[in-house]
Amino acid sequence: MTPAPTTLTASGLTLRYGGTRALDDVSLSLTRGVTGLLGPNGAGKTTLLRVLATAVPPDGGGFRALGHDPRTSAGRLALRRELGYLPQTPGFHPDFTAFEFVDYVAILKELTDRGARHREVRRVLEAVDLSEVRGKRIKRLSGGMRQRVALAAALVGDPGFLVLDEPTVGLDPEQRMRFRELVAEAGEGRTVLLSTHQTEDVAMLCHRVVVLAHGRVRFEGTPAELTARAAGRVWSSARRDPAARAGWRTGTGTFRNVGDPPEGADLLEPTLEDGYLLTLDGDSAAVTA
Ligand SMILES: Nc1ncnc2c1ncn2[C@@H]1O[C@H](COP(=O)(O)OP(=O)(O)OP(=O)(O)O)[C@@H](O)[C@H]1O
Repeated sequence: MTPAPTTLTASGLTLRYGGTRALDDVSLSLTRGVTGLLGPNGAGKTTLLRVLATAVPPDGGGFRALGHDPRTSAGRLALRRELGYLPQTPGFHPDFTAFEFVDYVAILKELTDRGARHREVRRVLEAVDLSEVRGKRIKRLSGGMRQRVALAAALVGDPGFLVLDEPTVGLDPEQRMRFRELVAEAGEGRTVLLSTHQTEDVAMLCHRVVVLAHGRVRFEGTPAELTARAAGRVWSSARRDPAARAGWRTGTGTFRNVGDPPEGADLLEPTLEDGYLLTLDGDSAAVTA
């Protein structure tokens, strides 16, 4: 199989907030499909997404996306025209209806012809399954529906590059499943970068994953490769194993440990979460639920 063409290449991205290095020499590449961005709180995920969405310029380094270099004003404009961005806290006006909000975003995206714009708004609301509630005020919608309104807004104009910042936060399992399906659909033929705290989101819908910690890339590869990092390094024990890098009590009362197993340990099949925890190793507090 020929490798998918690269649609975004970032090199040496650096961004400081005062003394904090939110991004520290970040280099990565993306292809079409959904790439997951995992990392603990404060890892720099939102900062990276804001840089790639051209909301804030980096202090150092640069990137090209869909053939555009946002360091030039022409490149920035061209990229913004092909970009859909779902920020961590979408700035809804709660009194807007779903239709009015998406229409407003469509106006900002330069869809000036009213008829064509309204057709586009109906199309994206249909794509996220919200046609029936398009006349409802956003404040009356559930959290899952609001996230879908935000996704619809990001989809206006059929962007080639979609940046989604923790869109599954606060959704119940059913809403999360539905949202994942929509993101998977959106990832067909598009470059999607999805930041999330849920390793399950990555396992279920991403073809690539990037792990960020302390503003640095700790892993870039496929979910299977991240899982494989934990092969032979996950074991079960009756008590918390002090040798484990991380360990937590499972529903059956036994402990699941990751790290370097002792001789004769009862090894378990690794999951993507195990690989993720081992990749962070020391960058985040051990899980001790
Ligand atoms: N506007 C800001 N001013 C000062 N420091 C900031 C600002 N935004 C982010 N930071 C700091 O930069 C670092 C990276 O933050 P960022 O929000 O990008 O992380 P994150 O991975 O998205 O975290 P979370 O998962 O909690 O949303 C953190 O140390 C954060 O405190």
